[in-house]
Amino acid sequence: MLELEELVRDFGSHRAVSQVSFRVSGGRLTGFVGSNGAGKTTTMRMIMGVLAAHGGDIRWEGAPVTAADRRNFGYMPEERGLYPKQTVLSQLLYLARLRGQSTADARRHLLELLERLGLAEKSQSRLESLSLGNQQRVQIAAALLGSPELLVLDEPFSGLDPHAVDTMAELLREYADAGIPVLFSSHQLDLVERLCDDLVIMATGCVVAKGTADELRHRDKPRYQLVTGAPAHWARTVPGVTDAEVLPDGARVELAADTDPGALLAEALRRGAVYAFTPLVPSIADVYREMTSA
Ligand SMILES: Nc1ncnc2c1ncn2[C@@H]1O[C@H](COP(=O)(O)OP(=O)(O)OP(=O)(O)O)[C@@H](O)[C@H]1O
Repeated sequence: MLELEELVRDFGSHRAVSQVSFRVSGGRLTGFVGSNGAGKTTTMRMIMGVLAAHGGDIRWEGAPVTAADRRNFGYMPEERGLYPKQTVLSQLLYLARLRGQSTADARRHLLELLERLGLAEKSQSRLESLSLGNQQRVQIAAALLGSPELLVLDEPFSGLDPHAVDTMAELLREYADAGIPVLFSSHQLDLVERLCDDLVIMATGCVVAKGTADELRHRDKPRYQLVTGAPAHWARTVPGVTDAEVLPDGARVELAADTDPGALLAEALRRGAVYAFTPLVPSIADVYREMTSA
């Protein structure tokens, strides 16, 4: 497990990361989201030791993270740093050997990985001749070299076509299912919602929400859509109702936390027909907008 505790990073007088704490647990995909400049890349760079932390702790498996630990972390940096003139296979083999793999092992694993990522036919192409999306796939392969014990991926899905997104999502799920903690940043909230076990939301250097997708969606007061066929002004008077938006065919109602919605439904039924009574669960995009709005 990777644990960040009260992590801080300043650039001059600007505090880019402020008291950031969260965990990335084994066997779980953790999505890292936040607006531009929120501090995600800076946090990931501190995890990888590319940037020094100005405060706080980073622990790996319960002990302060070391350079040796970090050599076993797979990292996809924001700045994509491969060599444009080299072929895909030769530079990935080179990187694999740097990570301590024998040439034969590395070649076998790489050919498998390139096949998975739809790059098998491009293995002898120079990186600069590939489309941006394919260059991105090579970067992903580079992060997955060896047997990483943790994956830290800065926007691995950006620039990928829908098929590549699906392949990448499957791959990350496989790594997580094998017990590897996976942290990735993304601005694609629908994807994050579909894929992630845990989420961390950052805004202006701080963590503003974290938890499972379900916890985040249900953290607010429960809301229900009531369809009765007529404006339900009466809903505002039911005990436990904290807000009601009256609609032509009913109302959208907010209840105080831990209120039994049965009282509202019973009152609706006492007054006449009820065509629908549905919980309104916010999407992760709704939660994100609420948490990151100034
Ligand atoms: N090397 C640097 N020197 C000065 N300021 C920096 C540096 N790196 C990052 N920052 C600042 O730190 C803040 C956090 O930036 P960071 O790149 O971590 O955000 P981010 O959440 O990854 O954003 P994005 O989603 O746009 O990639 C920003 O205000 C940025 O301008």
